[in-house]
Amino acid sequence: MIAVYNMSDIRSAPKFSLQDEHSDESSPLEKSFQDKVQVKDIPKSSIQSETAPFGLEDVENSVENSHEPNHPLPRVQSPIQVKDHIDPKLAEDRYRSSSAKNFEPISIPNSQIPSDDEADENDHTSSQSSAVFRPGNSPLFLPSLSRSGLLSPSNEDDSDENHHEYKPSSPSYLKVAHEFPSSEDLIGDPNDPYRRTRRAPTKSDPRDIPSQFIFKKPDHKHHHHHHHNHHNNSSSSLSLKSLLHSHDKHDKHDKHDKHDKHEKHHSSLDLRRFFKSHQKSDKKSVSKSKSSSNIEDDHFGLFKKYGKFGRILGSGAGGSVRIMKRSSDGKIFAVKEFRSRRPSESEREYARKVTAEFCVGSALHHTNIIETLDIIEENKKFYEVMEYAPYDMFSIVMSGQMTMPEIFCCFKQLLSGVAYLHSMGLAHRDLKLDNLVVDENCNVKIIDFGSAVVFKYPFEADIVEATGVVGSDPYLAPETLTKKLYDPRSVDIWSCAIIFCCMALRRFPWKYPKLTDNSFRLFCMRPPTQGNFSEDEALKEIKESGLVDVGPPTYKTPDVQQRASEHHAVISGKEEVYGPWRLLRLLPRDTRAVVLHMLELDPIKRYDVHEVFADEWVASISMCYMENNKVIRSPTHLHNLVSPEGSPYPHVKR
Ligand SMILES: Nc1ncnc2c1ncn2[C@@H]1O[C@H](COP(=O)(O)OP(=O)(O)OP(=O)(O)O)[C@@H](O)[C@H]1O
Repeated sequence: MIAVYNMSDIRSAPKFSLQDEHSDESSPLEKSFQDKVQVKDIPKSSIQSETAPFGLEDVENSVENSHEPNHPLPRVQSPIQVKDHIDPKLAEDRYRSSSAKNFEPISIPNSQIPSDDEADENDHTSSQSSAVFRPGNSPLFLPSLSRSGLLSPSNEDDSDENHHEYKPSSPSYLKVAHEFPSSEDLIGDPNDPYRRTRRAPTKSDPRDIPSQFIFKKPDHKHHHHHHHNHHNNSSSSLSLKSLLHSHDKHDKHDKHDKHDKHEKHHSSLDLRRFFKSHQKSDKKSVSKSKSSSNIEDDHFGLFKKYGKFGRILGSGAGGSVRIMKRSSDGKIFAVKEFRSRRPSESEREYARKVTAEFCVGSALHHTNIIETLDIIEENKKFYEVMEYAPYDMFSIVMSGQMTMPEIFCCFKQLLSGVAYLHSMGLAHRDLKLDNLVVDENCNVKIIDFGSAVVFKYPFEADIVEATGVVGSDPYLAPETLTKKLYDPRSVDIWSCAIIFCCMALRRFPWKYPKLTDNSFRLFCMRPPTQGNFSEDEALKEIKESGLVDVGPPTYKTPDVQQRASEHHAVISGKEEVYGPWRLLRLLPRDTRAVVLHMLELDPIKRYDVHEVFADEWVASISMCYMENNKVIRSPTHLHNLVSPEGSPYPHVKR
């Protein structure tokens, strides 16, 4: 049975137009903001990737900037040299010999892309839609969004009329493709006898280790002192490579962790389940007076350096994150206290896991990735000090105030972060709204590298596949459930598309990527074409493809009576939409091609990040970005910055 949700709240949403927002007369707030930041006036037709604010220059800038004495963020000694990973010169050379330059305009077969006629056929609401697509505004919409994974058959909010501003202009993806050295571009010599795959496996039995390599374990006192005073080197005893080489093992635990999390949350399947419970956290922080003074006694070094702990920002499987205000200059940081060691874990194993998360974080320097500043070990607990971003994507989306150009900007910023991450040989694997925070300059930042994996080591040609069901149900790519080993990059791309759908629709497309999930099953099935349609056959086909998890046989094939039109069939008297069009019809027309390719069931055929950037619509998105420590604001939109519940940061529009 398909649940039907009342969409009246979407349809009665107040109308906004681009003129309202971008009339010549700026609001006082807008004016004062424009005074502060430089707004580059880019002609709309040429909003292209010439201004694409990522790539090598940006990597260089961010690395360079972070060395500047006046850089707002103190520089940490990173255990990885960024340049080890991205040597611009090398990357450029690699690029020249890579396939990136051979990008051709991507043409989507007509059979896969809904025609305009089809869109119009479903565009019952166009007369009510406005220049800016606003998917629901009433707070009443909140619960229906929280009913995850269910698309209403009546949701025919086709927003074709809504974004004529963003008709893609001439393709300039070549430059985009050029700007990112693919991690595959950084290939080593295929005949290198020392390649990972050719090396003998490392001996794991301690008895096999030659005596000259056996060192005395430092006593705890010494160890503590070491971390206390030289925290920047605190992870030096565990080299990043050795830490990250352990990712297979780490994954298994991850899987375990995440399974725990799944179990824990199974009772409610709404969007909120992936949201950190701030209310609960606030209660904790109310009773902080005693506990926090104890903490202060215990964590003298941390406090001396960074000041006092404030309220809890959120907590999850990995630990809890608190605000910390530096007494010297009032600067605010976010400090993650890692979960305590499990009885089943050895101290070394625990240290390895937390330091791996820190190492990944501290190796990354990009506008769209949270800056990790420090790790401090005190009283056997680890604290990761990060830059603080006061707004969060979940609250922003839930506020219902996002305009389409704003959503597009956030999506492209997310993709820029992911492109950078992938260019560094890392994949996140837990991309979701809850893991995106936003700073005062409207920069979207990816957080939480607790599930990240290295898929490529510098100068190694091979891709290291990942394992384990890691991530959050609605954002999971189907192959994580069907394949033991999968390419973690494809998983990130899938999650980005789900995030985009969540932003645009304010609901999940489905709860879980399994055939037992009604919405997902209908999305997966080949749509009816000319001739008869049999749901049984369509189901059989998708089951045989092995691409999706079939789940227990709880599903009873409904009685399919007749084919109504393309993509539609009448099931038990009710007209139903089959195939990807089910989801795509709800999205703005220009966005459909890339979303379709990002939600390709077969990870081999799914777009990679370069192909995503090569999409005409993605290339045409006008995005806010940083250049030489200055915000370059897109002239096409403002950002509604909404801070999480309980935060003293007010809601602002910039
Ligand atoms: N740098 C930051 N700035 C602002 N808020 C942050 C920051 N880092 C984390 N948070 C908040 O704290 C929450 C928990 O952080 P994080 O996701 O890193 O923890 P976790 O325990 O690993 O969570 P998960 O269960 O998702 O793995 C986030 O959802 C976010 O709301």
